[in-house]
Amino acid sequence: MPPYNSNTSISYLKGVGPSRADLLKKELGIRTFGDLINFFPNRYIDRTQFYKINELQPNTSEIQVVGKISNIKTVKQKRGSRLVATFVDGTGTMELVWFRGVKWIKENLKVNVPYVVFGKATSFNRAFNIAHPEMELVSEYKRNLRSVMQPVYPSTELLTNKGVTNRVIQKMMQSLFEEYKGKFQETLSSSILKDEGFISKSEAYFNIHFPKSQELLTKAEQRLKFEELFYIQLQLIRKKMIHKSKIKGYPFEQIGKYFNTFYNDYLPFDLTNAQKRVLKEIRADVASNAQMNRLLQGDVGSGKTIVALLTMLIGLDNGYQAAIMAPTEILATQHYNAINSLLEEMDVHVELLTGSVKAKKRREIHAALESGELKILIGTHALIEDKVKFQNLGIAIIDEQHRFGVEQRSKLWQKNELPPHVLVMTATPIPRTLAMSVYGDLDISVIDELPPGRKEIATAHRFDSNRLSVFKFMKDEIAKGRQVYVVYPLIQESEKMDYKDLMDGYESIAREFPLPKFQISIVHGKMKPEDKEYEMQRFIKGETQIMVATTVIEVGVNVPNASVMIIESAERFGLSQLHQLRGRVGRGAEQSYCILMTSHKLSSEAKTRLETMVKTTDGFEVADVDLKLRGPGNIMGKQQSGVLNLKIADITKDSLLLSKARATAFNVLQVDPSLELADNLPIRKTYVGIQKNTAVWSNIS
Ligand SMILES: Nc1ncnc2c1ncn2[C@@H]1O[C@H](COP(=O)(O)OP(=O)(O)OP(=O)(O)O)[C@@H](O)[C@H]1O
Repeated sequence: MPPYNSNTSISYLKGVGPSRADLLKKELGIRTFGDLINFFPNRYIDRTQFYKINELQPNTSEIQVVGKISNIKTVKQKRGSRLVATFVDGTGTMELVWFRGVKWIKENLKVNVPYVVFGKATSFNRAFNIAHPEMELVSEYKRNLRSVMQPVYPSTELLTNKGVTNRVIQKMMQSLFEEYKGKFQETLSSSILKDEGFISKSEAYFNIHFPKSQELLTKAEQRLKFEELFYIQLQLIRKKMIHKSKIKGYPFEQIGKYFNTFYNDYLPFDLTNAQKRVLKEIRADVASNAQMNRLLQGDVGSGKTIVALLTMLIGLDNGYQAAIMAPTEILATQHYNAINSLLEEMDVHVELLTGSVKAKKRREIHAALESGELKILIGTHALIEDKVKFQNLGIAIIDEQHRFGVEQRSKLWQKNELPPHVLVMTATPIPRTLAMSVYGDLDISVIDELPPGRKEIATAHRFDSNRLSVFKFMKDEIAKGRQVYVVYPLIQESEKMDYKDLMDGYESIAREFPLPKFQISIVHGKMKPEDKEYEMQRFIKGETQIMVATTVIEVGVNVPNASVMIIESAERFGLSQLHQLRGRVGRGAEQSYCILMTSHKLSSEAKTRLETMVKTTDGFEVADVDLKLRGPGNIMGKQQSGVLNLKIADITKDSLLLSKARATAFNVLQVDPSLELADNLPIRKTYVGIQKNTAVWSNIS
């Protein structure tokens, strides 16, 4: 074999011919030695114990038996056939069964030769069988490198019929280790290894694939997880540093009349300490010569809007325009209304640009924007259309749940000499670990305090059968002058059914809350934007007491007098959605309520979601549970898979290691920001090598 190099094609490995190499590439993404060695087991099983067939109990699960095949037959089925082998060990008989790859397996099985058989035993009529067992000749079993804990590699079960069994992967690892043991390049500096007490790379690789003991396995895992997280953090922090030193931004040097007039004369309340702190962080950013790239996190209702407005006013004070881009038309409209009313007494031209703005108005907006007379533009994706050209966009606020692509964002400032400062606001808190991974290249500000006087929203779970008492509760609240939301799920695939649910619900509410005493608004996705807006406005103005809606109202709607949120079919919503919806109430000084309505049929995950909602109103706590339930990939969407597609670390479980990795990466970059100048540092070679070689690195660059 050639000398070890992580880029060497896997086809050079003993026992891997071109067709298997092809299969490994296609099915498991393994192309090179480096890919193979970094293909980690997802669990380990105890292979020290052997069973006799007559000892098997109906509840024994994974078992290992030594015996011989006495007979093999193919049994025809409705579709295809299955292979059944009779397996005997002197104490009894059991069956080994294959449903896939029958032909290949039949050709390769030997009768009357001792085998070690391993797999999940199931019992049927007191007879035991194993479907798709792992088979190994006893002679081979003895020869093979074996560890107490046998690794199980991901996805191999599905590839059995193609000849890539768990055992095959183990054998490939074995070849690699027999040939190259101890020759794997160290990729962490000796100082990190020493400071953290990590084992060497070679030792870690060996013990992850062939653990000598549980203790060494844990050490191997810690080291490899750390390394994976460390290089991602190194990359993210480095990106941030380069950004800061290279990407120039417009320096907002002064605070002038726009900011001061608003702050001193029209700010409707005192800022919370958290809002003040965040504003300071933003001011420091925009006053520097670098472009701001900041993420603003805050729980629902924590008052992000006012921070966004004050930031924009600093931009205006320095002679620039500002923009807010929101994910939905309703939200954009609401930002527009909120900002317009806050700026009512001031002479600032603000416009709203969404898909439904008429052509004539649109032309006017384009012209005012290019002349610079229009100062603040608020809108949806319509803002990034080519026709929209700012005279000098200085600050862009992006209100979103999921990150827009960089390309999309940069469309906003095509005409600018320099990129504007960017403040990304997230409507849902993101767990710290996730934020560190996904937004690790941004600066992060957190508003971790709610405005004073807010009462905790009382949350309850009720079954549909209790609807009458819920109606009674709604009536009592409405009698006190409050308003109520009733929200129905909307899932694209079953839109028709959801629509029917919404309409049925609306009718039963209309019957229970008749005109003229009660007025009801209804908002859903099938309505024209102007009708939606009309209905929203009626509710906002207090002309209607009940708002029946689909999740279009999910993000950002702000009606402080609404104090009751009823969520229908709550089991169908995700946690962050439930939390967002609940955040639509509790925005005034009144005691607010959220009632989660469900049927009796609940999955255990749905129960956990409901219990979490009832137990806490803290968005960060909710986000943590959500992350555990759904996993990071589902929360952040596909765009982020590069950073989240981890081979061994798990950001939901390894948060301590992640913090450690981030701190270490930060320290390294403080000493050696370019990672290249430091010829005298032992780590330099490693970094340079890593940048070129590892999968982790290429995944995220
Ligand atoms: N410091 C403050 N004191 C009192 N009220 C405040 C303060 N800051 C904001 N508010 C009010 O709190 C409510 C929520 O603020 P805002 O709409 O900005 O929240 P948000 O963080 O954008 O939340 P969401 O993501 O849910 O929209 C608004 O009615 C706003 O006027």
